[in-house]
Amino acid sequence: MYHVKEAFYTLQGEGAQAGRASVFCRFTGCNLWSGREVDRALAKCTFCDTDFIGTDGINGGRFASAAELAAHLQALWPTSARNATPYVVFTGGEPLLQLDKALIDTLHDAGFEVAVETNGTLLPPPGIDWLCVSPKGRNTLAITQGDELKLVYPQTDAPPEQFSELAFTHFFLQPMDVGFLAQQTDNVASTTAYCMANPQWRLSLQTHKIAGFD
Ligand SMILES: C[S@@+](CC[C@H](N)C(=O)[O-])C[C@H]1O[C@@H](n2cnc3c(N)ncnc32)[C@H](O)[C@@H]1O
Ligand SMILES: Nc1nc2[nH]cc(C(=O)O)c2c(=O)[nH]1
Ligand code: SF4
Ligand SMILES: [Mg+2]
Repeated sequence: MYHVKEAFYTLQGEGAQAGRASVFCRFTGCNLWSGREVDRALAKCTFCDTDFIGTDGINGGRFASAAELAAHLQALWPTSARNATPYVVFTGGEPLLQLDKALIDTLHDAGFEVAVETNGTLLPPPGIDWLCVSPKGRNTLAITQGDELKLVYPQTDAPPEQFSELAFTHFFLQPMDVGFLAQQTDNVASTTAYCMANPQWRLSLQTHKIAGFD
């Protein structure tokens, strides 16, 4: 059984694929936080910007098989976009708690490319076309290679220098969103300064929040 918080058609807002039309599938649950505000301060990941509890979001639900969930996601790719390669982004919560080879294979059979946004603490199933790893504090990485490493910045326990030798194609720093403007301005400024001093790293802004498309 797959548990999905929400699923929707949008543009990828972040990283090297920013601007690309995508079906987002947000799985329920995470291994680094319960998702409850009362648990946030003591969680293994404390700055999450996402509600991933339950299956009550738009197009959310429980899906008994890979075929059922794949058909649900396929229906969100518009027929008007049939000349482009359909693209699905699995996120969460932590998608590697639920994403499996059967679901990836079924989506490939339907013509999709499959992308994943993960905290990197769990091993991925085979067949992922675009793997984005976003390390969290002291939590040990199980994945040390992939397409992009997208680090939320700044994190006291996870400085960029700790990841710069890993085998990723792209390295991004994404300013931490803490929900109030003055701090956001500071985080964007410090991230910009780090990228200018260390050009291996590029700035990733959360463009969906700026443009308001989800
Ligand atoms: C909500 S997470 C879900 C996927 C996975 N659990 C992970 O952490 O990568 C999706 C993306 O949002 C980023 N993110 C989460 N909270 C953020 C925040 N407060 N500011 C900026 N990016 C954030 C994560 O680092 C990750 O790249
Ligand atoms: N548009 C949009 N792009 C995103 N890229 C990563 C996201 C995520 O929450 O995983 C996200 C998201 O929530 N919305
Ligand atoms: S690991 Fe990802 S989903 Fe889990 S709490 Fe952190 S940012 Fe949120
Ligand atoms: Mg998000």
